[in-house]
Amino acid sequence: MKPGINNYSEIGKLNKVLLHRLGGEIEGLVPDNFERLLFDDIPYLKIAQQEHDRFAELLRENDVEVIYYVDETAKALKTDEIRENFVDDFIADSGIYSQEAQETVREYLLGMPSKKLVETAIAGIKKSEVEVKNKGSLASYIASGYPYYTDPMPNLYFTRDPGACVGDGLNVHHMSTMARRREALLLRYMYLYNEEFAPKGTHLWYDYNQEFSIEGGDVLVLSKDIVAIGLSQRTTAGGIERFAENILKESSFKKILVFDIPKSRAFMHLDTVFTMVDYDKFTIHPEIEGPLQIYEITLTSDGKAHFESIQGELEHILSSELKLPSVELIRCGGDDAMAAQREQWNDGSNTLAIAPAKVITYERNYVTNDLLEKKGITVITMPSSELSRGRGGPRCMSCPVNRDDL
Ligand SMILES: NC(=O)NCCC[C@H](N)C(=O)O
Repeated sequence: MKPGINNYSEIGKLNKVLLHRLGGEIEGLVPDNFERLLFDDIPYLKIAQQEHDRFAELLRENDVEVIYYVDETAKALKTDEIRENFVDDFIADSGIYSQEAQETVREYLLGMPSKKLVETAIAGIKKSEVEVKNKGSLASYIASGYPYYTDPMPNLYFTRDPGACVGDGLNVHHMSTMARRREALLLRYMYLYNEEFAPKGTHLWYDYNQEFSIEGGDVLVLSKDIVAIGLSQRTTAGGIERFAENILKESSFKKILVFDIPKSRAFMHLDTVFTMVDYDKFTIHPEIEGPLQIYEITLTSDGKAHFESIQGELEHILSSELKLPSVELIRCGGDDAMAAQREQWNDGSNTLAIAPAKVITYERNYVTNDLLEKKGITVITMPSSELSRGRGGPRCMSCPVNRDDL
């Protein structure tokens, strides 16, 4: 195993993965904030944690080192100065309504040991937890009915999205929605100050404060030469262009393939509708089969981005790009339209490959799982009654940090 971040494929043997075990942030979900916090339902935390623990256990049983957001961020907060900067950045991006409330939150967080500080920042800080003492402004004087000073981060268990390890570097994403913005702040501190996670010299291909949004569910490392990226509801052309310029200049990757997918919540990210399970096999949501608009980005000899439009069937484009005689697209739900819709809703095409032809999936998507097995894929299933309510599957719930090269 190579040290540090090493991620040159979607399917190489997984060695190390970053997860987040759901916590108190899930209890902050109520029907009133579903839309803003990007949920459709409330997972039952106790069972969701058990399911998540099983996910981690399956990974460990398969010789994968599991690391967690809370621990890795806490390790980064190793001096008073870093802790203070983190809390200031967190407050600045939390939209706290008054100066007095900001000071209260600052003092409250800085009074905690680092691990508790990170857990509290993720869970959200309720007004019932700590009172603003000095109510010197109208905003802090008027009691608003809103329960939080700082919102919870219930989507953090989808660790795929706030960042992406690509090659020997990392993206820290500018998230598309305020609801998820601060998740990437945790990763930024890990990158800056946790050398066990990101050893000195680790490239940064995209940073938190860059202007345009990118989310990790759209980033797929197709091969050691090609990164595929979804132009989606969450990932913008501007973000893709900056990422492409940085990575193509500073790494051994030669090409970025941009998949223009529908801009709707059902298609949220590229990995909601398309994942790689073997050298020549992919899962796919039937609705993106057929001709797809793809753009290719390469670098000219004078270091400028060059764009080209590629037309054609996805299968042909993939086989030609991967230099394979053919590739197979495995439909979520097979040919049964109702199974396809049901299993797509529960992230049936969102597989996490832990080695070539070996994937972790949700056990509830049995039609797609059977189909994958018939195609020669080893399918390891995990319980998913509660986790699936957040609208993401095993790929969304994992950020691979290190894989063996193919
Ligand atoms: N890569 C993914 O598709 N992640 C799933 C994210 C679900 C989350 N509720 C969201 O809307 O961002």
